[in-house]
Amino acid sequence: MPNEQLRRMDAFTFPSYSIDFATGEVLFDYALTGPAGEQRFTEVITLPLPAEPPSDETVATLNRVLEVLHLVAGVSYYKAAAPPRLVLPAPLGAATVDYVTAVYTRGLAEYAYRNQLPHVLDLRPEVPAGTPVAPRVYDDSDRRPLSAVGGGKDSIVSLEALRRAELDPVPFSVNPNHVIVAVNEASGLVPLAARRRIDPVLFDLNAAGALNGHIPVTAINSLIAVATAVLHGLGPVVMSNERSASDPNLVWNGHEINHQWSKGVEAEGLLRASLAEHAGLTDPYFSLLRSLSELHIARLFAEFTRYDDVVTSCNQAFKLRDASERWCRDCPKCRFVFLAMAPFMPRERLVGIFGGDLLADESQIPGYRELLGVDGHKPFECVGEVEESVVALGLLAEQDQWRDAPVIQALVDAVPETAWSAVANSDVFTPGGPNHIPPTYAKALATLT
Ligand SMILES: CC(=O)N[C@H]1[C@@H](OP(=O)(O)OP(=O)(O)OC[C@H]2O[C@@H](n3ccc(=O)[nH]c3=O)[C@H](O)[C@@H]2O)O[C@H](CO)[C@@H](O)[C@@H]1O[C@H](C)C(=O)N[C@@H](C)C(=O)N[C@@H](CCC(=O)O)C(=O)O
Ligand SMILES: Nc1ncnc2c1ncn2[C@@H]1O[C@H](COP(=O)(O)OP(=O)(O)OP(=O)(O)O)[C@@H](O)[C@H]1O
Repeated sequence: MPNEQLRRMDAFTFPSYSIDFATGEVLFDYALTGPAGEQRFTEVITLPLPAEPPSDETVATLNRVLEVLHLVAGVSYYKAAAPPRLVLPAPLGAATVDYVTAVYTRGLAEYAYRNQLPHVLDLRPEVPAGTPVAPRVYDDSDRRPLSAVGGGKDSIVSLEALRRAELDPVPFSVNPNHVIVAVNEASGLVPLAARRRIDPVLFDLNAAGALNGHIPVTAINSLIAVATAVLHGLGPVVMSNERSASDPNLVWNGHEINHQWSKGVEAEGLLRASLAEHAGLTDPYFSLLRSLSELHIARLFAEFTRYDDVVTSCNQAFKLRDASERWCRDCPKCRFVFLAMAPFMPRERLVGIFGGDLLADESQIPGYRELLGVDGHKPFECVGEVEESVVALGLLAEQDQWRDAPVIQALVDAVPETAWSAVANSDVFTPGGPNHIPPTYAKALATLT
């Protein structure tokens, strides 16, 4: 479909979805519609099947979760045209309308900002009149947790906290690549995996110049995880989203633009409310690391050496095409994680994990100046707050192993006096902020911190 036609689409709809219990395959259909015709898409998600066929009650709850996932996974296709109307397929309760609205507005905020599409931030879904049938209440909160694994340091810390507390976690990933497979192998735990296939038509449209940009991928992965937990009779989905994920990168037209919105505490609360209302699930989903800073998590990660040969936080390793093998060593996330881990481990170990020494490489200085708030705004990446970077730099400047590194010397001189005094009494190692961690799990975290 030519791009010009795509730009004239005026509505995004959700024609149907289906699940095949023989294969675990879920088909989600979407349509962009307008005066010049229709562009259809089908996303395929394959859930891992349990040994025993699910009961009718489980199927009913699973369908409720899939209804929400159908709506949320539509963001990838909506963004190809950003039409003014988002037309939902069935009546929904208020909490679920709130969640879906937030996913398409705050979740697409970076995309809206970069493409200069302010209407996306004010999008309001059209919801058919009526009241949805109340779901059966389904409480699995005392069962084994499903722990989402992304291959980086954060989910490793959660997995180890749950293991130490003898909560017997099941690692879970969507489309595990070789990094995630290797992390799971290093853990020695038996994982579950789901597959997700984006409609290849979207890639053709992108190649032809359709609107494109960042989407709230954690919202999609989270709901796939909840669906898997329900299907397997498991307990809560445990995420590893940190405190700083809730902080915006910048404010545009009065709206907060947060690259990590669907990792933030607002998204977590909205998703929990929607799952309670629409699927009857109590305590189905929370982030174990919500109260911790990235720097604190890096310090906890340093206690575990069994993942050194495999841990990879760099997003380049998770691209669908042309992915890097492990750390690319030249992006904001690599720079930040190197800086955050450096104070807490021997230099040789850190260089071994990354395959290079970023603080010995002067070409990294401009990128580090951004992280330290000396230039520009917080990069559109999963990186910690400026305060965390300044605290890490301060710790490194006091260590013999790092003090003379060329990047450290340049950065210590670049950070203004006001920034040093602002972090003098930093709370980066004090857990805080809102969270949804149930008491049993709070104890699990306490075993580490
Ligand atoms: C790996 C990565 O960072 N990808 C972002 C990148 O996409 P790129 O084209 O370089 O590579 P692919 O990921 O292979 O994507 C190919 C196209 O497919 C579209 N797409 C992908 C996944 C999806 O669920 N829906 C899609 O429509 C994508 O738009 C590409 O056209 O740049 C894109 C544009 O900015 C980003 O959207 C890609 O981000 C991925 C969705 C992704 O998985 N990113 C995570 C690593 C990520 O950014 N995580 C955030 C958490 C954000 C959140 O709120 O969930 C983080 O770590 O902070
Ligand atoms: N492919 C995936 N399947 C399931 N969950 C994922 C996947 N990728 C990331 N996640 C989860 O989404 C959340 C955000 O991912 P993120 O990449 O920030 O975390 P991470 O890989 O654990 O650590 P790091 O921040 O060091 O990369 C985490 O809870 C992570 O476990």
